[in-house]
Amino acid sequence: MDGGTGVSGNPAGPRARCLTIGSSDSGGGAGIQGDLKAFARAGVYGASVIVGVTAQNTLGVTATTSIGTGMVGHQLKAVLDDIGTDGVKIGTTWSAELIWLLVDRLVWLDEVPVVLDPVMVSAAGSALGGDEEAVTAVREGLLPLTWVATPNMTEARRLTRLEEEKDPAKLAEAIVELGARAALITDAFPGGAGDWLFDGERHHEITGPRRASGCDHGAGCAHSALLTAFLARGMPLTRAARTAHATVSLAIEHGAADIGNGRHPVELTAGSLPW
Ligand SMILES: Nc1ncnc2c1ncn2[C@@H]1O[C@H](COP(=O)(O)OP(=O)(O)OP(=O)(O)O)[C@@H](O)[C@H]1O
Ligand SMILES: Cc1ncc(CO)c(N)n1
Repeated sequence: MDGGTGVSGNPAGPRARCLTIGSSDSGGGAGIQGDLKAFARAGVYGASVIVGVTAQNTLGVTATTSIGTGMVGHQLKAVLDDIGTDGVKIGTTWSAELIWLLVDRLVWLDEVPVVLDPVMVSAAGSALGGDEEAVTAVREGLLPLTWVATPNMTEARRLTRLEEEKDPAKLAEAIVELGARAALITDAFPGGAGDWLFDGERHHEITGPRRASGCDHGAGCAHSALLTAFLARGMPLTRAARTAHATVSLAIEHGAADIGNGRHPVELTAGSLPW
């Protein structure tokens, strides 16, 4: 019973656990740090596997390094052997070698939602991985394991190699054709705000007001982490996608305008979540 909320997780039962696989943002707004804040806000336990480190603030990224695949493998084993997970979010995927390691490990997860937010550039425009070999590995290895891919329009064009495509519906269908169960294209409406969801059968437009607070650093990370947490808690996909957008939209509107001198971070404290 979900008490009419559409959420089947038992509030008195064991807490849902989510794992984020991504990179550190020293500024605390995006990446692993943003994901863990979003997990906490959504009421799930958060674990993390760090695959890279960025020197970053609200103005941009000044240096990056990736973590060796051996250490990534140790982290995955440590989390999965003991804590386990009810949802996985994948963010920055630096190299083909790292991606194939993730495929090798995640293929054994049984019926656990996997959300892929294929980060290639930050909100401030800095490059965060994603060379051609890595894009091929995402297409051939990760997308077939993915429940929901959440690229923005630019990332969707790169993933599908439909560089001129402007229609989010076509891009979403192409991503599902590549193997993902569903595609949720973020910020899909020029001039408006909202996302385009193709659930594998039907298209859904998720729209809302466009916020102009200047606080959107970490919006994409918060969005995909919330989506992962909602799915881990048993929320149906369309409702999870709508709730994630609405929550992030408020987090932009009521963002951390006092933090940093560039694109300020989102602040996930506003609004109420459905539990
Ligand atoms: N100005 C805005 N007003 C309202 N909602 C927004 C705005 N910008 C983005 N969003 C919403 O925020 C969520 C994240 O989308 P976005 O496209 O910013 O992710 P992204 O490009 O992956 O971000 P990032 O660069 O942080 O990874 C989506 O639900 C999107 O609709
Ligand atoms: C580490 C990291 N991951 C993801 C993003 C996406 O915004 C970012 N800016 N930094």
